Amino acid sequence: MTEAVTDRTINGIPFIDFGDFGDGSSPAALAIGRKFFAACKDTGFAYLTNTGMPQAAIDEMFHWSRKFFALSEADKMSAPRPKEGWWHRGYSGVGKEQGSQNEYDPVKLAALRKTSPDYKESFDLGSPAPGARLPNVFPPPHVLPGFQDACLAFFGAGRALQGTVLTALALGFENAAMPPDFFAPFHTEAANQVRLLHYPPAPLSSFLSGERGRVVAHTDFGTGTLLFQDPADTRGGLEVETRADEWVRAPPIQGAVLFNIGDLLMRWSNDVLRSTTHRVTGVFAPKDGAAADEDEIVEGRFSIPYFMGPNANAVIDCIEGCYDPADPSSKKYAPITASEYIDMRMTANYA
Ligand SMILES: O=C(O)CCC(=O)C(=O)O
Ligand SMILES: [Fe+2]
Repeated sequence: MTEAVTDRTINGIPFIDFGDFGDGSSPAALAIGRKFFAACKDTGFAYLTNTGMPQAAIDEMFHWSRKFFALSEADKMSAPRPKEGWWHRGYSGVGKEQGSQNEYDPVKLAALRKTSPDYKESFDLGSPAPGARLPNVFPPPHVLPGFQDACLAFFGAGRALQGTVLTALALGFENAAMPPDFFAPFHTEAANQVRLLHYPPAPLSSFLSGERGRVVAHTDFGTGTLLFQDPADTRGGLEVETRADEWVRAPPIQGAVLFNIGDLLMRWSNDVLRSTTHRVTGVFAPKDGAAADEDEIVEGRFSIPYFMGPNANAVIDCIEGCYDPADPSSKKYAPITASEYIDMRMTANYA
């Protein structure tokens, strides 16, 4: 590990090299934790390299994602997302708002443009443990043999990386009394969600006009997100809002996993850690500085966010060291269980 590698940034997003992290007990691991914590505090996003998660596992999941989304609509709908808004499992088709493409009333169009319907389809899965809060919804095995096993293997690989990331964060905390395994007991249920995302190709003009969008500006809800971007994707689409309210690109980087802090960890840390706003766009700067070609078809995009969440009944109360014990009013938030918080956010989202 050299300073040159760990000091690398792209558009202000730092790279954190986990190559020397090991089991987290060495001075090198402590240094990595401190750097990672600083990134999560300042930027809220970091590119993690040499994480120990095999690139082959990531490539394999993108391979299966491509296969799944290439299925017929009927086959994909053999694993339909349940109607309950909070049951994030199975397949969700390209936005229902598509019908409004044929809206010509200028007032309605203006309103629509503000909302930019998400032009994407997704497949969600979570813990396969018996009794998991949200049972998985997979297609029957004959529809895509091997898909379920591949998804669950990826779920497990991501969970291992989650362990490393949470240990690094605890090590880096400015509260020296925090044990390195502080977060572990809060995450025993693997209340995580893998989301295979596919943004289909579409004319650039439809993104420029606002008729189509990909993902509107948002923050993620949970502890944090590991975002796997497609190594074969040359254009990306993810943008991150800086402290100066500017949008910067967070392009796919071969061999790196993008991490970002979620709202629940921001609250848990009394706003010390930053849950940073981000979005996915289909509008790109023209290649080679050429004028925008509105007839151009923007290529499809695949990405895989891995949302990490605490156990449903975990009580999220301000982490020691993030407030002044002599001044109770310095604690900005009351204790809340993870499920109360997530349900509150979901309800707001669906209102
Ligand atoms: O597709 C991406 O790169 C990011 C998607 C995202 O931010 C999300 O699903 O929360
Ligand atoms: Fe997100």
